[in-house]
Amino acid sequence: MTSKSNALATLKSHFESDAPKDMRAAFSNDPKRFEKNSARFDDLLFDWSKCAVNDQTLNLLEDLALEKDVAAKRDAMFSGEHINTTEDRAVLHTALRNRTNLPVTEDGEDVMHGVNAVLDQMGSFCEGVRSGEIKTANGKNFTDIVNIGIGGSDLGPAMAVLALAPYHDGPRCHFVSNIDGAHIADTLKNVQLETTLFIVASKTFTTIETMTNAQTARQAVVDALGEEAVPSHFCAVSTALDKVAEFGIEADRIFGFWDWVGGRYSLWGAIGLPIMMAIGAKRFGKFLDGAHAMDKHFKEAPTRDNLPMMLGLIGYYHRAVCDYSTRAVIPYDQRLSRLPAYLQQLDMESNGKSTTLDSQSTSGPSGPIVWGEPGTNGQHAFFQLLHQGTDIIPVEFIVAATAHEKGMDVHHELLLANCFAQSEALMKGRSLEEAHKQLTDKGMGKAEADRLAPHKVFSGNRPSITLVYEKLTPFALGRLIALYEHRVFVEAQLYGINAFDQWGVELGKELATALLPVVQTGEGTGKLDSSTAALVNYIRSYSG
Ligand SMILES: O=P(O)(O)OC[C@H]1O[C@](O)(CO)[C@@H](O)[C@@H]1O
Repeated sequence: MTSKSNALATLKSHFESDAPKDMRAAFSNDPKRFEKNSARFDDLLFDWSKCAVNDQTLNLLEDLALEKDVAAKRDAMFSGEHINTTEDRAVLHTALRNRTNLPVTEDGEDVMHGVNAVLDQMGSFCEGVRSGEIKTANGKNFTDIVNIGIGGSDLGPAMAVLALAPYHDGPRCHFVSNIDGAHIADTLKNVQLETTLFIVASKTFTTIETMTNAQTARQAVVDALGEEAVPSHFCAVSTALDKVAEFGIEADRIFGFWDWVGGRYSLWGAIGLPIMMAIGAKRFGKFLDGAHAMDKHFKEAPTRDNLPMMLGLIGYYHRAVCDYSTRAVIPYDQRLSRLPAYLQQLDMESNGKSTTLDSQSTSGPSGPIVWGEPGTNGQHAFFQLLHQGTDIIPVEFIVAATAHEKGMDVHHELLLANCFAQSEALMKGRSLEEAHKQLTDKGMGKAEADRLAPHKVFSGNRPSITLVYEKLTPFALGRLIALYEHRVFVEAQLYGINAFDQWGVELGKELATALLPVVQTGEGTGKLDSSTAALVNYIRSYSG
């Protein structure tokens, strides 16, 4: 094993000298390259063979994982240790999907009693609403659900409800997050208040966006249906049960969770209420089963076969060793179109840090910028830069082997062909000679081919990984999200940071609170920097 201080340096010099430079050659020299550089967990295949790694790279990465004690830290997380050291909290979102029901203890107490009680409460409520047993204030069935939340109280459920559209047989679901009044106003225009249930989702129940939108929705209900309709049309999800009660929501309509569930890891419990409303309690159970299966795999599989470990190690390699500052996540699945936004919070709010666990500055980079859009749409937008731009951006392709749509095979065949072709093109590229020959073969004169060919060169050797699963079922989605959660965890251990706090969101919130009266009255601009003062004065010149 590499000595402690040298692991990263060794990896860096390996990257410079011994790692594959020519991926076409790497494939043609080793017929087993795919077998050696891929892993499967049931129907979920992870192919990293198009990344510039070889056996030695993987050995060094495995050494690094050992050196950083990733396995021990993983076990500490699952066993309820307070690994979120800056907030002195356990990190137990995995207990929300602990389908074995074996005890999970946090500070000596088995959390599974509470977890199961909330899950049962969610099940009864959702099935009541879905069946029509639970009625509106006027005795009608609910047709629409509006989830009011932001960040982790919005992105996960919104992403999952869209992803699982083929299983959606409950009320229509809408999501309001932005403080911009346009969001709630446009949503309220699209629903009948008389048959709409609002879910106010906020871990802290203090988030200004959510509280403001909730008050606006409440007022709309009061105006349309009367104060007495509020208890029938509102429910809440929070860890701050006292604050929810102050808002006027009935105790049996409050769904709790705990401070050991981070906001961006919370869709497995009460924050998942809209998902359960949409697809029902049974299928929500399958979603949890999928995540639980990934938890078990993460805990038990040896590193080389362990999908979260390998995804984390490859991700770290690209960021910290190769110095690629972003990664693109491209689901070839329209229903996963909110996955990149969801992963942005999961990954960047977790690993976008520059202070280590022992309160020192990180010595190198930490988490990358995560971005993406679904394929094939992205191909007609930013793929130009992925193929020929000056930055190398590792791409993560995500695709299902089979589609839900019947009688539309050609769509899925084209989707798959495009997905695989993109990773092939990124890896293979096209040399100057090949570009030149293509042009002259078409009858172009040499001088014109000399001029045009350089524009048609693709450097190739651009890394991508591909994740393929049979079909986007609730189980497969749960498993995929848990894979990404654990990948973020693995990378955090390699960077030596705490993935579970988010102090970086605080300063902007504090300054917004201080600026609100200045924006409202125009008084106090003298204490601001000249840019902020001028911006305030400018907008005030337009207000009545
Ligand atoms: O659920 P809450 O407490 O309203 O917080 C919403 C989001 O705000 C954040 O705290 C960031 O501002 C996220 O971590 C969280 O998911």
